[in-house]
Amino acid sequence: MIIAVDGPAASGKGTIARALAKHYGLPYLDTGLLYRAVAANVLREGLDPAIEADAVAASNFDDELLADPVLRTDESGKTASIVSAHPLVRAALLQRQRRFARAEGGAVLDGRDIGTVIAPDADAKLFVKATPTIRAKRRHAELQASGSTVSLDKVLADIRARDLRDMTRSEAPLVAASDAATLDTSFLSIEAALKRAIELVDRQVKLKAERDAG
Ligand SMILES: Nc1ncnc2c1ncn2[C@@H]1O[C@H](COP(=O)(O)OP(=O)(O)O)[C@@H](O)[C@H]1O
Ligand SMILES: Nc1ccn([C@@H]2O[C@H](COP(=O)(O)OP(=O)(O)O)[C@@H](O)[C@H]2O)c(=O)n1
Repeated sequence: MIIAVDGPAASGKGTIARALAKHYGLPYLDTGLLYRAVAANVLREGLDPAIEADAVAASNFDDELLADPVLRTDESGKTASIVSAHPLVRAALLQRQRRFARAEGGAVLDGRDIGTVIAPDADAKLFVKATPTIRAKRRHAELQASGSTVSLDKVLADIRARDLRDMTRSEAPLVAASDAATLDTSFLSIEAALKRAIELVDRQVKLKAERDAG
């Protein structure tokens, strides 16, 4: 079973995708980390994230880098959304994600284009969202807990800028797949959001099984 979870920054998609993976006993891939890894390489090498050739040159990395805490910084997230707009960077990361999705037994992946590009044939698709202000508060709390002194206003401005960049790029923009179920976590606790996510996945899987049975 393949479960695709997409949505904007700090909507709660990672929390839900990780918990779904545990619930259904499936492996999990946070695809945002791949773009963050490219971003971290670009920043470390002093390259320009806006130049496609520079970003492509930074697209080769070992899985080890995915555990580096530098990937979690705001700077990496912002730079990730710049490098991810380049079609050749997306192409460089495509097979890695498809291989993971199609592994025996299935998988849960979260990102921006899982339901639309990486696994359009997924058995269940969720589009997780929340208001920009609520997402900024969540991300701000996370950054504060990791020692950052960035202001809430700055986090909100960054989130809005990132949403705009991710939604308006020509290649694989952030958009809900036409067959995705929307889950608004703005006023749901983590527990309530997960409960709802499981209901939505179970319903989609059941409907698909009925369709496949003819
Ligand atoms: N429904 C929720 N209510 C409150 N906080 C949440 C909820 N879902 C996620 N969070 C918190 O918000 C932050 C961002 O969540 P995360 O799942 O990492 O978002 P994303 O993967 O969409 O960027 C985390 O600190 C997480 O614990
Ligand atoms: N499947 C994906 C995942 C991430 N990304 C890009 O990578 C950036 C960082 O993604 P992320 O999922 O780590 O970010 P958060 O939602 O955790 O803040 C996003 O802003 C997107 O520009 C993408 O283009 N496609």
